Order: sequence, then structure tokens, then C-alpha cells
Amino acid sequence: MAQQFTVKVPATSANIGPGFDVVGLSLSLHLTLTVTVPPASETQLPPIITYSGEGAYDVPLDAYKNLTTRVALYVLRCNGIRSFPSGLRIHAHNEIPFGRGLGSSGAAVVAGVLLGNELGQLELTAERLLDFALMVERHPDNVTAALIGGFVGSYLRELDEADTAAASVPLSEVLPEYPSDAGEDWGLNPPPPPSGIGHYVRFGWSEPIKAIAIIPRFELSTAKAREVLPQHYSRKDLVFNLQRLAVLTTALTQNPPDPDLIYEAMKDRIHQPYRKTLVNTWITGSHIIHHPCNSSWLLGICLSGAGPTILALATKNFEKIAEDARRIFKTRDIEVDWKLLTVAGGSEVKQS
Ligand SMILES: Nc1ncnc2c1ncn2[C@@H]1O[C@H](COP(=O)(O)OP(=O)(O)OP(=O)(O)O)[C@@H](O)[C@H]1O
Ligand SMILES: N[C@@H](CCO)C(=O)O
Repeated sequence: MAQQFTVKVPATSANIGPGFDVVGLSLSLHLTLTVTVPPASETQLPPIITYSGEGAYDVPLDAYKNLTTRVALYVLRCNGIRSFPSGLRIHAHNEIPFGRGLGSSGAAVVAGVLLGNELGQLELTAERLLDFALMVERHPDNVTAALIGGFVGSYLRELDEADTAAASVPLSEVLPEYPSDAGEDWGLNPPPPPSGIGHYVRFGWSEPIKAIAIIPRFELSTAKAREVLPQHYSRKDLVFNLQRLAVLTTALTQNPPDPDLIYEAMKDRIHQPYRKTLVNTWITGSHIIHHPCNSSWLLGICLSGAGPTILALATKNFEKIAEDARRIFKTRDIEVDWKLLTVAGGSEVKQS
């Protein structure tokens, strides 16, 4: 009998203003894999991937090139399993737009880790799953929120010398460039992650708060949006962010939420000001939302992840906010789509 299971991973919005590389929020758009493993056979048949939804025209369907399946193979090989099961079939349906700051790559990585764990029947703990995801994505905010779900804060443990070296191997060694006909015999064993890299806590979330994602119709790669950030910050700017983040993690749990407190607590001096040069959506976005004294349902706005999506948090009048935003963007020749999103649960694997 064939084995069938699904892997469902949510979108995430990282940073939420001041929490650069620290906080992430899982949102109600998903990447879902439907996986069929046929009964074992004598012949080794290659995996077949089909794909629908966001990115369907761009994503590689070769299992040795596709991000999700390469991550799954990484997990398998680190656990002594050289190849995918013969005749493996995966259908991916994706609702998360690529390169918009909604954690599409984090979701693809987490889906790959869960896929590898399930195919190899490895029964890895959540902590170990996170180690594997962090070896690929390297900053914890998106992958931790995608795996655990909710509004999540995380840090990376300070590693000793040996673990630092293990965690710093280039991504090209973790996910090597496989030839398209790669099979069981190809390549060396990849470097496994050190243990217990990421640590996290899930905060509460105030039930009436929803997120409006205002999504420009262009991509911005996270790598590019990180290149513009400085190596050093002033004490004043660091304290500015720390003060706001400390308040924000509790302010977003309170019901009713306090718009004045949240609006100010979502300000940032660590990444958004530098990304202005790349993302003129942020300049536009920061003019959309009036101060909450004028509109108590608008709580605050931020760049979602590395951008270009703008995330507005609000308790009502969602459509009005989004349509006002669309009109303002239009005057600057930026076409946007918008989605009203709720906070999602964490990743799920279900046998069918
Ligand atoms: N479902 C997927 N399958 C395969 N590859 C994917 C998938 N989703 C994303 N990717 C890869 O990740 C790239 C986007 O990653 P990137 O980190 O630049 O943006 P993002 O994750 O959408 O945004 P952010 O990290 O700011 O939230 C895509 O161009 C694609 O190469
Ligand atoms: N914290 C990361 C999130 C990107 O996914 C950044 O802002 O670069």
C-alpha cells in the first residue's frame, strides 16, 4: 500500500517593526505538500514533483534543484539515508508569494525539514527540526514562527568554537548543487547542524488584531535587502528598538489593544530606514496610516520581513484601510494586492 501524508506550513511576517531577526508571526497563507510514497520496489525511480499556486511558473520541479526537496535530502543524508524513496510523488500547492517578505523561503525550508523527517521516519524533536531549518535559513525569525506557529520570539545560542565552525559552513555545502540526474551515489555526506541552536518563546496574541498584507506586484530578495544594512549601530538606535520591542511583545497580547502604545512600539531604527533606498513601498507605506488618535482601529504598520510587503495591524475597517493603501500606492505607480490575514497555527504533518 502506498503511504500518503500532507505537510502544511504557514506564511510568516518577520520583525514586526523593531524585532529585526528576533520575532515572527505566522499568518493564514500556506504551503501544502501532498506526498505519496509507493510500496518499496526493486528499481530506483526518480521523484516526481508537481506544483500549483504562487511561484508555479518559476519553481524548479527537479527534486535535486527544488529548495524543499533539497532540504529534505539534506535531513535524510545527515541521518544516513542516501536517497528519496523510489517513485516518490509530491504535489506542492503554495499560497505564499515569493520574495515579498511573507516568509516563502522559510516555509519552503520548514516543509523540506518536515518532509525529510517523515520520509526517513526519523521522529526528530521540534528542537532538532529547528536546527536543520536554521542551517539553511540562518536567521531564526521566519522558520521558528513557521514551525511553532503564533507570535514567536527567538534567539540563537552562543556557540563554542567547534559548533561555530559547524554552523558556519557555506550553504553550498549544506545544499550542494546536485546534477539533474543525481542519484543515490552522488556526493559526500553533508555537514549536520550543531544541536540546540535555536531557542524560542511563543507570546500571546490579542484575538481582535488581524493583519492586512499590502503586497506589491514585484519581488525583492531577502539577500539583497540584507546587503543594505550597516554592520554597526549607535547605542541610541539600539536602545530605541529594545525599548519598543520589550513593550510590543506584551502590547500585542492585550485585549482591547492600546493603539497609541502599539503604534509607537512598532517603530524601528535598525532595518526599515536603510531599506527605504530599495523599497519605495516603505516610504509610501509609512504615509498610509494616520496616527491612531485619528483612527483607533489602526494599530500600526511595518515592513513585513525584508519587504516589499507592508503589514498593517488593525481591529476593524480592514477593507477601507487596504483600499486607501491601494489608492495611495497607485498614485506612485505601484500596483498592489492585499490580503486580510489572521494568525495561523504552526506546521502540521497529517497521515491520510
Ligand atoms: N515553495 C517554494 N518552493 C521552492 N522554492 C521556494 C519556495 N518558496 C520560496 N522559494 C525560493 O525562495 C525565494 C524567495 O526567498 P526570499 O528569502 O528572497 O523571500 P521571502 O522568503 O519570500 O521573504 P522574507 O524572507 O523577507 O519573508 C524564491 O525566489 C524561491 O527561490
Ligand atoms: N529578519 C529578516 C527577515 C527576512 O525574512 C530580515 O529582515 O532580513
